[in-house]
Amino acid sequence: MTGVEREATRARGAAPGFKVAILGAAGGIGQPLSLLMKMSPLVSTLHLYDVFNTPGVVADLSHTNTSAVVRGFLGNDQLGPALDGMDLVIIPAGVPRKPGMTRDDLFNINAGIVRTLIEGVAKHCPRAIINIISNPVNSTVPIAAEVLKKAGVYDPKRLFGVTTLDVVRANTFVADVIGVDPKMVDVPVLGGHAGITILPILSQATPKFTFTDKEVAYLTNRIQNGGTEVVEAKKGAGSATLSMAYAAAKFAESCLRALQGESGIVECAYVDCEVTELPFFATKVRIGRSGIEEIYPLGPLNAHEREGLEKLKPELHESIQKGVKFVQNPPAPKS
Ligand SMILES: NC(=O)c1ccc[n+]([C@@H]2O[C@H](COP(=O)([O-])OP(=O)(O)OC[C@H]3O[C@@H](n4cnc5c(N)ncnc54)[C@H](O)[C@@H]3O)[C@@H](O)[C@H]2O)c1
Ligand SMILES: O=C(O)C[C@H](O)C(=O)O
Repeated sequence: MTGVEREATRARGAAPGFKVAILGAAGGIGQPLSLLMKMSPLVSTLHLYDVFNTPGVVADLSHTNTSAVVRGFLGNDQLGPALDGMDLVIIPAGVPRKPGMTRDDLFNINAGIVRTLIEGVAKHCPRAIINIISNPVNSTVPIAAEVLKKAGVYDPKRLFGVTTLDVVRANTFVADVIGVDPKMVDVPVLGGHAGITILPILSQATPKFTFTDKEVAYLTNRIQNGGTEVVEAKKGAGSATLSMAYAAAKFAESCLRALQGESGIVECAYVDCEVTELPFFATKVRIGRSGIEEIYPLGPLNAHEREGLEKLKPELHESIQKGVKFVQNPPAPKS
């Protein structure tokens, strides 16, 4: 049997599992995320797409003796084959922040990248579950929704903005304060994914703990500025990549377990919902075989959290509108 035949046999069904594409797979998040997905027993086929260096990443990753078959796709001409038949598409493509920048400063470059990639998803795998990582998430998810609507294939149950890193950070920082293993902690983080739109709900944290006002102020500030903490520590060399790959793999794994039929999978994610008057909001969702099966209300908030909620709404509204307008009234091309 030739190598190609052997690969075809494995891809055909020797390893049962899902087909997953990572768009932006050669980047700082994309590479460790590709490794983590290659290690997942739930993945049978892993497609790595980027505009740069995918052959190198695939050559490297394909030597790992896990059962997923990995294939590389380079440049826009190969976007279609990269997406054909995928069950889950994870998108970390786009530029990261440098010190002094906000996530919204990435809009001008990343909005167009996400639009093009989602046009590909609409055409080649419109039923796939989509996990968007590219910033500004508060705007790129509405962009994706508008592109899918334009193509007539929008299913809000299948589109997720990945905010898992906010939950991962919240769990870690809270565990440090209360002195337990971070694995035991679960803190819902609602709202969006930028500065004050990141709303940790410490009053709903498990295990139950009574935080002092000083601890609430410290934790809220650290969780809201966790991304900036990493951007500043990296001094111009990018933003969070390893913790993001960990968070993205955790979220993707939840989506795949749900697709496989496992029940009771609940995650926070930035989704199309009506838990507030805003059209998108990060909240707890239950994921099942067809995507989101239940959207949970925000739950009881204390006075401090209610104040944070009201404060974040204008900024989140503006970011959502900016994304929607980018697709509905695209800026004129520069001559
Ligand atoms: N949601 C979150 O919590 C979260 C966390 C961390 C980073 N991010 C965001 O993720 C994005 C990626 O960050 P990174 O550190 O991996 O950046 P990076 O620059 O290291 O990697 C980005 C990759 O995207 C690729 N790319 C660029 N244009 C593309 C296109 N049109 N099609 C396919 N691939 C393309 C690049 O070639 C590169 O390999 C940034 O926007 C960053 O802000 C989000
Ligand atoms: O902070 C960033 O720019 C990247 C990401 O959104 C993060 O939260 O780490």
